[in-house]
Amino acid sequence: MRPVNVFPGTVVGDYEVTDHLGSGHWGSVYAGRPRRGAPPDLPRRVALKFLPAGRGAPAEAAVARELAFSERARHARLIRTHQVLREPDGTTVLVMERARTSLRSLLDENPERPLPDAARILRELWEALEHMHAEGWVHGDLKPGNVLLAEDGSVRVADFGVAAELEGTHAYTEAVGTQDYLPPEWWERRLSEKGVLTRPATDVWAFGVIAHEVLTGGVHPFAGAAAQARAAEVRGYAAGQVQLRLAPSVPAVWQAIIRDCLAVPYQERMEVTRDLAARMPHGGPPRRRRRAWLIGAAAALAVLIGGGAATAQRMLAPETVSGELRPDAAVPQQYRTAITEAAHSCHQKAVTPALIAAMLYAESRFDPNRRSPATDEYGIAMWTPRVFEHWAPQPPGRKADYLNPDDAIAALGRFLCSLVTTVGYLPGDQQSLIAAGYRMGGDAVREAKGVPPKAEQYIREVKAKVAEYGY
Ligand SMILES: Nc1ncnc2c1ncn2[C@@H]1O[C@H](COP(=O)(O)OP(=O)(O)OP(=O)(O)O)[C@@H](O)[C@H]1O
Repeated sequence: MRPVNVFPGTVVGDYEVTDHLGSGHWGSVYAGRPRRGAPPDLPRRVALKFLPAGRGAPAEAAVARELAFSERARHARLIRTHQVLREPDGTTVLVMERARTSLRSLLDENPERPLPDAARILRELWEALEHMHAEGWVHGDLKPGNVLLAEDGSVRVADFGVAAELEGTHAYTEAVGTQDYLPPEWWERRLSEKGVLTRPATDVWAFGVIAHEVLTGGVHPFAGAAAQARAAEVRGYAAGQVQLRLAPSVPAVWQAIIRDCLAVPYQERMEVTRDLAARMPHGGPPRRRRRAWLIGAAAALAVLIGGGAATAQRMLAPETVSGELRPDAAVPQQYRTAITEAAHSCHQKAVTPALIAAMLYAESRFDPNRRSPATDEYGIAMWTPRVFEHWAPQPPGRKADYLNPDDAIAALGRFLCSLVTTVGYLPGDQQSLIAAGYRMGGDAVREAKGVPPKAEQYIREVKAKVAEYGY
């Protein structure tokens, strides 16, 4: 689309146009400031988005959507529209808060390196999406160019030209989008008179792609020199012909999150990302570097002691990670001692504080009052009272109680410790096997000869938290 030309110095309402910031599908954006003589309480730094009239029905509809959403958008993570002006020639001008930069520019400036502050940026972006979805809207054109960063670096999602209001589970919008961020189902859509069907799952897919880019300095999760080739890979992946290969430098916890956002069936994508906010690591020292350091040190040590490839292999195995709780992990302070003691009282390497904490998260979100009478599970570790009796500790002078967090955590450690011998010999990762044994019972794991399919989602969550909580 041809940019809308507005000359510096042009006055619209109480504002004066300064520089051109960019042009998109539906209009052009300029920097602006209050004109001389304007009321003193106006925002000083604004962006003026010019949406011209008379460019045909799709453009009119886009302007209407952008307006409808902008007028209702009230959230710290969404770009704020201060005012909507209508010019005599029919042009609509949105007076918006002006951001400092966009994720697109940051990625271009930082090629092939994770963005500093990647975790925070992604958390804030997810917050914006969760809010939009909860309010009944789909963004529909999420991409780094539409993720802006305010003066203080915090995220502001912008550009609501394709935003659509949900009618139940889906919405209709314009058949425009940016190839690199479109989910596989988008390519199968047929245009109806209302437009193309879109869903919140479209934004979740785009988030997965953006997360990979932010954590790698712009590397798209699907290979291909051009957007068209990458889109073909996406379709191949959906058809089961292409495997998803994320950059190995992306930390494990993020790998799991990105995989879930890129789930092929859109229903599954929504289901597995329901608690994404809680799974996202909090800033802190970047894990990737810490792990790289650990692995590097292990490899160096292996070479020093002259053990050759086999030793290096062993040193690189998960055992090199102690599984102690990171001081900055989001594990409630009041349970840390009980968690650490429960793990240390078991001589099995697989039973680590990080695993116990991850399981408490997965079971109850650390909520000692969690109850599920339907499944007969209660408390922080969601014990079934009858089973708890078997593993309960014997605290002096009182009877152990499955609702008491200290008792529930100690019993969890004991049960896991025993599961190492009863299911830990099966092929697969020991921590996954014993966590599945706790959730489903040892028999179910032995019958399945591994993690039963029903426990897979649970295990994914536990593993993601183990990586996040532990050293
Ligand atoms: N509030 C704002 N503050 C600062 N820059 C902005 C603001 N809004 C938009 N921009 C910048 O202006 C440019 C054009 O934005 P616009 O929303 O019109 O289109 P786009 O997102 O680039 O493309 P499309 O609409 O085709 O998806 C982008 O580069 C964007 O980063």
